[in-house]
Formats: sequence, C-alpha cells, structure tokens
Amino acid sequence: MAAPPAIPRRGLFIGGGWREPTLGRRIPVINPATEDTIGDIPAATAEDVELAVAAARSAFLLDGGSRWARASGATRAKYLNAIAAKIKEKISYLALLETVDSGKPKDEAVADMDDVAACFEYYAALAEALDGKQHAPISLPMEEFKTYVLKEPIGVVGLITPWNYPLLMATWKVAPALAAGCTAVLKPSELASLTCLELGAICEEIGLPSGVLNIITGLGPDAGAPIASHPHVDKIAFTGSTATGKTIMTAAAQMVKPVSLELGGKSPLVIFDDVADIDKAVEWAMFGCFFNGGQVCSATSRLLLHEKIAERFLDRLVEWAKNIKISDPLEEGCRLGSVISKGQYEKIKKFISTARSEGATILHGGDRPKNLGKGFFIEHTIITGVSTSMQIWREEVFGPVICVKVFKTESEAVELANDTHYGLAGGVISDDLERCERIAKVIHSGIVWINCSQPTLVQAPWGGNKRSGFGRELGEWGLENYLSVKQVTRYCKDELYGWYQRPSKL
Ligand SMILES: NC(=O)c1ccc[n+]([C@@H]2O[C@H](COP(=O)([O-])OP(=O)(O)OC[C@H]3O[C@@H](n4cnc5c(N)ncnc54)[C@H](O)[C@@H]3O)[C@@H](O)[C@H]2O)c1
Ligand SMILES: C[N+](C)(C)CC=O
Repeated sequence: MAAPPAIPRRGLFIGGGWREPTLGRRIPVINPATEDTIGDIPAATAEDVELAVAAARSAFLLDGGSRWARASGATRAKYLNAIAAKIKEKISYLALLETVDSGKPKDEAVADMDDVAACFEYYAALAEALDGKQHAPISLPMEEFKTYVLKEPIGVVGLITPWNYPLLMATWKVAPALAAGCTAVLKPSELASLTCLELGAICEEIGLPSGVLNIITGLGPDAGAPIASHPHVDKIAFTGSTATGKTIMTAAAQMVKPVSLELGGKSPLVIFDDVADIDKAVEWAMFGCFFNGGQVCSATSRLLLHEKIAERFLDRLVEWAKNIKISDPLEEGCRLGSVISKGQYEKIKKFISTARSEGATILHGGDRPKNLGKGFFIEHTIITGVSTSMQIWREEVFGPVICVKVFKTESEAVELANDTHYGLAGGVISDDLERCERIAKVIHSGIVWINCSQPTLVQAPWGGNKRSGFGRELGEWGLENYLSVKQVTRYCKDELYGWYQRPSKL
C-alpha cells in the first residue's frame, strides 16, 4: 500500500501570495477512507473574496492589460505549459493527495492528474492559436463599411467547482479561462481542496503574474456566494448540483452576469440483445456507474436492458461486480474506494433503503463491505424491479448504484432513456451501428456514447441540456466560454454618408 502523503498547511492564494483567512477560521480535512483528520484548509469569507476579486481585477487591468489580458496568446501559453510541466513533475504526490482527500482509488487519481496536465497543454495550444484568429474579417454586401471581429477575455471570472474530480474539474475552468486572458478566483469544494491549493503553489513556482489566479477555499454560502454576487466578477462558471446551480444563477441574474452551469445527471445506458460480446457490454456498464464510486455527473446510472438478454446480462454483471476490489484507495489494485464524506455515505444508504421500501430488489451490494469497519465505504449496488415513479429511477444518487429496467422495443428504450429532467449524457450498446446512430440522434442529452460509457476527451465538447445545465466546457467551446466577441466596424468612404442634409453655408 502506498504511504499517505504529508499534508501541507496552506493559506488562501491571493495576489500571488499566501494569506490566512481574515476571520482566522479553518476547516478540517478528513480522509474519507479512514475517517482520520489529516489536516485543515482555510475557511474564506466575504472579506477574503473581496481581496481576491480586487487582486484579479488589478491583474486584469494592470498596464492596460498588457501583462495578461492583452498579452499575446503565445505569452499566456508559456505559463500554461509551465503549469502542465509542474503537474507532471509532481504527479505521484498530487495523485496521493487527491486520493486521501477524496477516497478515490489511487490509479484513478493518477489518471486524473494526467488529464489535468493534458488539459493545460491543450489550452496552451488554443491560446497560441487565438492570436491568429483576431481581426477575422466579416464579409459584407456593401463597400462603405469594413468589419472585423476581436475575441476578448470576458474579465474577472469566478470558478466554483465540486469535489468529485477536485483538481480536474477546476482545471476544466482555470485552463481555458487563463488561455482566454481572463483572471480568475477559483473556489473549490470544501470537501476536497488540497490539490487545488497545490495548484496555487505551482502558480507561485512558475511565476504566474500576481493575481491572475486566486484560490479561495471555504464553505459554499460563505466563500462561493460572495463570488457569485460580486459586482466586479464578470462571469461565473459553475460545476455542481442542480440546487446550487439555481442559487448561483439567481444571484448572477441580479447583475445580468453570464453563467455557465455543469450540473447533475441521471444518464441512461441502453443495451440491445444483438451484442455478441456480452462481457464487453458488462464492463462498460460497470465503468459507467462504478468508476469513481459512481460520483460522476455523467454516470450511466439507469441501465436499460433488452428483455432477451436481461437475465443473462444481470447474471454476468453480478459475477463481474464480485470481482471488484473494494479497499483503502491507497492499496494496489483498488477499484472502489470510499465515497467522499459521511453525509454522502448516509445519503446513498438512504437512497438504497428507500428503493427497498418502494419495492425494488437489491440484486447485489447495498451495504457497507464486511471487511471495512471504518471509512465511508459502500458496496457497489445493482437494483432491479424498478418502476419509473421510484426515487431511485428519478433522482441522482451520486454513488455506485445502478438501477435496471427491461425494455421490449427500440422506441420503448428511447422513451425510458428520455424519461428524466436531466440531459447530460447517455449511451447505447449494440452491434447494429445504424441503430446506435439513430438512437444517438434522439437521446436528449449533450453527450452520447456508442458502445462505451464515460470516455472524456479534452478536445470534445462537454455539457448538458435540461436541468443538467447549459454551456459547454472542453474543446474550443471551453475557450469560447471565457471570450466575448467584439465587432469593430469602420466607415471607409471619403464622401458624406448622406442621410441628413448638410446645412447651407449662410
Ligand atoms: N455536469 C458536470 O460536468 C458535473 C461534473 C461534476 C459534478 N457535477 C455535479 O456536482 C454535484 C456534486 O458536487 P457537489 O456536491 O460539490 O455540488 P454542490 O452544488 O454542493 O457544490 C459545488 C460547489 O458549489 C459551492 N457552493 C455551495 N453552495 C453555494 C452557494 N450558495 N453559492 C455559491 N457556491 C456554493 C460548494 O462549496 C462547491 O464548491 C453533482 O450533482 C454532480 O452531478 C456535475
Ligand atoms: C467528466 N468527469 C467524469 C471527469 C467528471 C464528471 O463528473
């Protein structure tokens, strides 16, 4: 088993340096796999947000913006690439910190850190490419005007992120925001902030100009809400629950502040009877909902099985599920760690007991693993006998819990897949690719996977419809989130425009 890392004691990262929170409060950091308190993080309040926003604002405006906002994309790219290089250098340490902070298996944390570095590199390349896209001419049907377009950073952005992929979800916002030339105040989740604070240390090491990125840790209502409602924050990018998303949108609306929202989901995975390799489909079904303990916004937590394969599929799914190693996430080969917190553990247990009391069957799991007396561990769980009115079918669990329904026809499968207020992701598994393409078109979601579940590619757009939010992260869409488009139009004739009469010279 890997040794737990030393937990640094950090302050708030504001204006390029470290500060204790104004009110001196701190929040304990609990390793969810052991329930031990392993450190603490600063608990920022509105006073600290004020300082962080002021630092971001002055970094944005410094020297007319020439140091950052109006510097070339190539200049900003150098910093982003330097951050990526440092992440790679510290990958093992960062992965261990993420593991003890979140409870996710060490191997998953390593993969997350790889993705973090790749995301910084990707947006470094887009920052450079942005230089060549400025002054793009607009073709007009007249000669007296000439128009071009400038893409400008929106300004100071507030980035509020969740705990399930702490540094990765922050990076999905920080990297494109900085690439665009914005300056930022990042507020990670109070449940897992350690690696985001280390990002502050990395920014310090590589000499990122002061105030370009500020990192404020603390509780949502104390440290997040003042960012959302701050008059000098020009945009909010939020990832988290639909409930918090609504609160943030309401606050931002008071100032007509743009928001992008990446919220929850209850995504379907539809599996047809024509699959020749049932194990391949079973593995994707497990990956779709047990990876990261199911604490994934896009988890395909509603499994729809064609009636002709349902029984065989479920037998095989249970056999595969029995093979998953649940252990301290620092142990070699761990594939299911603990969930993030006691609160989340209780919430998942309640979902399972409600499903049971509503008449569903717990086919596998449903309890604390017998060999793990301490820590917020919960077995990966498969629930059958589910009706569409049950809570387990309708609400996001955010835990390793799959609920299963059986269908007879393709149209019934589509109707069930779309029977949700959410619209983040969906998947279809079939050997008939035409059928897959057909279903991809009619699933109401921002992402559809064919013959897989969950691959996340930095180059491709990510985001949802309906109550899963709006706006897209990643790819070039992720950069556009932080840019505003300015039209510049010039009148270019020597003559008067000629609409009004020139006064006579008397
Ligand atoms: N769509 C996506 O890409 C995506 C990705 C990851 C997670 N999620 C969603 O995130 C949720 C789980 O994350 P969570 O429990 O951290 O969500 P959450 O909404 O509880 O918290 C998210 C962030 O918002 C902050 N916050 C809480 N109250 C606030 C307030 N009043 N004002 C401002 N900020 C506030 C929190 O401190 C945290 O930093 C799930 O619903 C999941 O589906 C979505
Ligand atoms: C996209 N992913 C899986 C990294 C994070 C969503 O919760």
